[in-house]
Amino acid sequence: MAVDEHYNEHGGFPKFETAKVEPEYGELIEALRRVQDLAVSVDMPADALKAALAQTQQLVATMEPHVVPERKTPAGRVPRLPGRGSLLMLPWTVEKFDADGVRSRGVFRRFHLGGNGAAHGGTLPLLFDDLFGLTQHAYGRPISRTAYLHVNYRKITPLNQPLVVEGHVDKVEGRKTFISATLKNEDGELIADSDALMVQLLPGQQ
Ligand SMILES: CCCCCCCCCCCCCCCC(=O)SCCNC(=O)CCNC(=O)[C@H](O)C(C)(C)COP(=O)(O)OP(=O)(O)OC[C@H]1O[C@@H](n2cnc3c(N)ncnc32)[C@H](O)[C@@H]1OP(=O)(O)O
Repeated sequence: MAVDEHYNEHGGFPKFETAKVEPEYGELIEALRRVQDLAVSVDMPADALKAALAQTQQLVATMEPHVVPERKTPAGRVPRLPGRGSLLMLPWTVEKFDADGVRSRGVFRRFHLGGNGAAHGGTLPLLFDDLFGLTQHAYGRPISRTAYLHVNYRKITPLNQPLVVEGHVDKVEGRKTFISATLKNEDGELIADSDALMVQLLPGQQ
């Protein structure tokens, strides 16, 4: 594995550590994802709207006392969960994570709808950017920030169909890591591809 000798120099970035969570945590995140799907899908009559509002306000009141700083929440730090347990991330599951590359599988859901049955174009850079962060991490590069990310949209990205995204490091030049990835369907058809430059942070860089 290509572990960099400066691996521990993460600029001002925190070191990521896997979070331990209660068994219900994954179920909560999935229920919240379902709420997101519904929130962009429903057209409710007034009484259902009022009930949903009251229940949501109650949920907010339950959760609000437990807000913690960025590095303390398990969101994004539970690798076994879809999207690592972060609602921001696509609910995809990593199935390969090593220096050769990272592969992740999942679906775009109703929440990710752009128009006419296709995923919103902005959700693909999100998928690729997170994959690139993981890919350079798996390669043993110090944490870096995306300097650019280019996406080629080759085909419409369908909702609710299993897809696979795979990325690998193409080359490293000093602080620069060049990474590319493909998004395919289960028949191996190319839906999109992407390439990005990630630049290693200097000490103290945010
Ligand atoms: C425990 C459970 C599992 C968890 C496991 C998680 C692990 C997972 C890790 C997550 C990791 C997070 C990953 C965050 C990834 C983001 O999402 S970052 C968010 C989006 N990106 C940003 O906000 C970045 C904003 N930009 C910046 O901060 C700065 O521009 C940068 C990128 C740090 C570069 O600035 P700089 O340090 O001043 O670099 P600079 O000296 O200008 O350039 C260095 C080199 O890069 C080149 N370069 C810089 N920008 C560009 C560009 N746009 N185009 C071409 N070349 C460029 C320069 O030409 C230069 O090249 P050389 O002259 O050395 O050949």
